[in-house]
Amino acid sequence: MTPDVRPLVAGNWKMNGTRASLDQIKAIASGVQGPLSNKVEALICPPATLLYVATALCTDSPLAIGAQDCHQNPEGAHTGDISAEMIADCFGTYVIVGHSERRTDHAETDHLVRAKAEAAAAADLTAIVCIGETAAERQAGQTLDIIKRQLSASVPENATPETTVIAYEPVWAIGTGVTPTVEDVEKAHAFMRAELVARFGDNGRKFRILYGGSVKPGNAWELMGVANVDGALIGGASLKATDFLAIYGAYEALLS
Ligand SMILES: O=C(CO)COP(=O)(O)O
Repeated sequence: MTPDVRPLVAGNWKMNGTRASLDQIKAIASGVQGPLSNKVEALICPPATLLYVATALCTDSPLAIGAQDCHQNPEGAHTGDISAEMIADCFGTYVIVGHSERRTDHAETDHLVRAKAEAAAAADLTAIVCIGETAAERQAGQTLDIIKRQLSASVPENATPETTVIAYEPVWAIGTGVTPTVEDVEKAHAFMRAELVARFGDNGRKFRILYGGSVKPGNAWELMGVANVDGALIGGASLKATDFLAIYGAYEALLS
């Protein structure tokens, strides 16, 4: 974690979840399984079909709701896409951009990801900009080069710690149950922090840098305690309120 930075524990439901899954959001928002504290921010990004109902369930809760992608334009002839304005109109406050699954499935480039992050800021959303190397890039010893390139090209020039969160998700750790060592996470996050400070000055110290990739209740403790890890972006383990809250609780306990 980073001094004076409020951590963010975020769930990315990906293409999972029907109306029945709203019970999980209700359980987190209601606090019956453990209240959310203001020390650590909690966020769930359900599929777009559930966005509006999800925010309606959270009106009296600190649980934030966000989307998983947005188009770079505010409106227009883009069948199947949703804009950052539409997410804000549904009372969403965050949007994930540049997830590796979108970079792969939809051939999203750093340039496009940056445009999406800019669109998010224009709609008063916070963009969670995802970066991370593939297994092949890691094996070729290119991890820090890839991080440097994606960070520099995907994060907007006028990004601030309020408009932008960084999520480091090594592609080979997503959905595999395999995570980098604590030393590797520490090295990658220290590198990103230094890059952010070099580019944004003192503000660079305040950006939240999340770790994502096979975060589970069982490994949250060791991952969340690493320097410059300011929260988590959780896939599979965010689908169940109990798992999500166990990870959230690990972070909260570290701050107590
Ligand atoms: O891609 C992820 C979150 O965006 C991570 O997914 P898993 O937690 O399922 O590995």
